[in-house]
Amino acid sequence: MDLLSSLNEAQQQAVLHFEGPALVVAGAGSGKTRTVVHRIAYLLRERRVYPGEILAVTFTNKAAGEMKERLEKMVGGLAGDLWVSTFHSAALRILRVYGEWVGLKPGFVVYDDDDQGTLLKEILKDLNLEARPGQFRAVLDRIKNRLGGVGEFLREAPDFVAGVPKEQAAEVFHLYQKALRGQGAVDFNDLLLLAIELFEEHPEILAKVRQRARFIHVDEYQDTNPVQYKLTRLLAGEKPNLVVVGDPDQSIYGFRNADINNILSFTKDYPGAKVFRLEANYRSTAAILEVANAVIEKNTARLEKTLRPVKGGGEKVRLFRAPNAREEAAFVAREIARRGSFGQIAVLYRTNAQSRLLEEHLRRAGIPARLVGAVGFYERREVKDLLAYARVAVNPLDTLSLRRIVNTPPRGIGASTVGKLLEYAQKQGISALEAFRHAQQVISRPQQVEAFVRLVDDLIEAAYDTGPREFLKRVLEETGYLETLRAEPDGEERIANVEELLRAAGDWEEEVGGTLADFLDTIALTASAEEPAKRVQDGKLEDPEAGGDEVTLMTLHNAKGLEFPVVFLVGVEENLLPHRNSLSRLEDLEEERRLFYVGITRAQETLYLSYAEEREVYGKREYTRESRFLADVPPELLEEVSAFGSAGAAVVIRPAKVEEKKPLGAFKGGEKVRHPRFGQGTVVAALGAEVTVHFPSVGLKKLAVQFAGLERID
Ligand SMILES: Nc1ncnc2c1ncn2[C@@H]1O[C@H](COP(=O)(O)OP(=O)(O)OP(=O)(O)O)[C@@H](O)[C@H]1O
Ligand SMILES: [Mg+2]
Repeated sequence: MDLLSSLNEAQQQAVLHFEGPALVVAGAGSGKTRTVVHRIAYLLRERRVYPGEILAVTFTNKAAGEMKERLEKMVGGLAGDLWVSTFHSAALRILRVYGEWVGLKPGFVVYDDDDQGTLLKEILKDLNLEARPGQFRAVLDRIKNRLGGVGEFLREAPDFVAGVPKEQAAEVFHLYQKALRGQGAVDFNDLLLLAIELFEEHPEILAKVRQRARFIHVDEYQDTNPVQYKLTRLLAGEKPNLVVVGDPDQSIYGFRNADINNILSFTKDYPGAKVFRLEANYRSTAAILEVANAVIEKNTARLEKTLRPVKGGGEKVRLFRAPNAREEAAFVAREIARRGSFGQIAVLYRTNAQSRLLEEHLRRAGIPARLVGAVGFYERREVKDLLAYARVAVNPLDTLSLRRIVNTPPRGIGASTVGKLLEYAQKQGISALEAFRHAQQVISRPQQVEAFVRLVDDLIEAAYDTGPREFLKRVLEETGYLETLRAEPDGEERIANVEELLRAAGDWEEEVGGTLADFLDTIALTASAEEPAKRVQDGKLEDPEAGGDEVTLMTLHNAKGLEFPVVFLVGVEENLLPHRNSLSRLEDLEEERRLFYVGITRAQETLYLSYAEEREVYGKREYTRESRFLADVPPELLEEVSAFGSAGAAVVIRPAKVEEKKPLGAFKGGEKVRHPRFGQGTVVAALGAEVTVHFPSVGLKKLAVQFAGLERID
């Protein structure tokens, strides 16, 4: 294939760009990712760049896999040595080689979200703070998604963060880090922070890694956070051959501290950077694109861009108003059944909780579907239990995992015994496993514990020379875990999951290969970044090869970068999209609008929007109304469909405009106002669509006048 002829003029320019920094900034579906792929192929084939000098960073492991696959098709064997990965995978790979330089033990494990939560809860329990794990979690995230660590946090943060006094937060942070390292573990954020530390303290190592990354590409650059920004900068070095691509209108990870300014100020950060703009959208029909453009135009904080459709015409975007969430799900299932070609269809939603009803209705209608996300496969109890055995075998310091398996399956080692042993470990300053070895000195009947230690020792030895599949089988044989599961009410499904894990391990050995420790790394990265898909029909892990004719269910966040011929975007209603937590701040609302834009622009041919007027939220029935974002869409672009789909009479009805509060006129400093949640306050500053109000209840808040629901008090 000629690498250039299948690209438009602007894309070609970007591909031909050779050395120095460059930015490709363009709207959805304009071929940014395609441009990156072609550029890499061009570097290899035409510029004779060595594949071992090219790094491409993508947002998810799935995207990395796809990119690599496409490149293999284009350049064959040359793709072998390419480094295509996410930021986290790249950092882990670096730390596996050089981790000791920043104090990591060779067999360190990566804790996923769930482990992180468990560890944190234990620490909070010791401090009698267990009532608020969520808040502390938020603070930890906040400290760890920034550079400058806890020092900067203490200097810069307000006195209370997420309702927690900052000194207390800092203390918990320290204890958490200590426990983590004590167990030979790192968490997800640590991967990036430690890679940065490594590079800053050991320039000679950075120099080595740079040779492996002479040409760097970053896709979805709009969603990089300061930590990723810094890592990119360090890797790019003094003479950056760095190409980043992105779309500020698709920045949807602000809640994880992604900073849109990274892309907006690229040309300032990298002087002399070339800028390429792509203006043709190849993905969606004109009808879909027009809706997308109408929506995103309403954001105030944005860079104007042109995006015109290559595909003319198309069917109107359909809108279904459901009386309740069940009807909505039933409608989706009916429409999908009518259409067929399930593999071409995606159902997208704002929150994971929405998937359950959809799954149920699809299952009833006999439609095969796979769910990406939700409680991921690797987070299931039985899967975690088995993996905990592997983790202890690879890293005997991992107390969290050790505690998980000590009495799973039950072997007569009670919580109080474990408690005594752990206390002993702490007093003696030894690891938990070491303490278990001294059981005789600590507890009166040590037989069970001793037998357990023998089992663990066997497994530690096995871990050296057994592949993951063999290892897991051995755990099952030696522990009798399957029999325990069989006795449980949902045992069958759990056993199926265990079997699926063995299958996954076998597949991994065939496709990737490596040690048990490598297998655990792969899982840790998949489990936290983007959970694997599970089949809705049988609750099994997706087999990527077989992923043929199934509907895909996923959150809007997970859908980034993807495309599908037919998209159902459900729950387009107030409190979901925009999400209830995003209503009071303009920035948050605009991020929600971008999320809606991302959803719309996933569709190639057909797009359905729907919402429900009634829905159960946390077990309570709630009434709601269509999303304010629907009012941004000119009515002639929508076609309302009846409960029985587009086969019924199609009438074009203007979506009722969101009832807005009477125009308030501009606020003035000093005015007294009332907010539905924060109560009374005083306007401190008013700038256009935004006001800053001081509330005695919560302090200063910046609010969007239009949406905050402020009332003047005379
Ligand atoms: N010049 C082109 N000719 C034909 N098809 C193209 C061209 N450029 C892009 N496409 C196709 O358009 C679709 C969108 O491309 P791509 O996914 O690269 O866009 P993107 O800008 O990365 O989108 P997003 O912002 O959603 O990540 C793909 O199917 C791609 O193959
Ligand atoms: Mg893309």
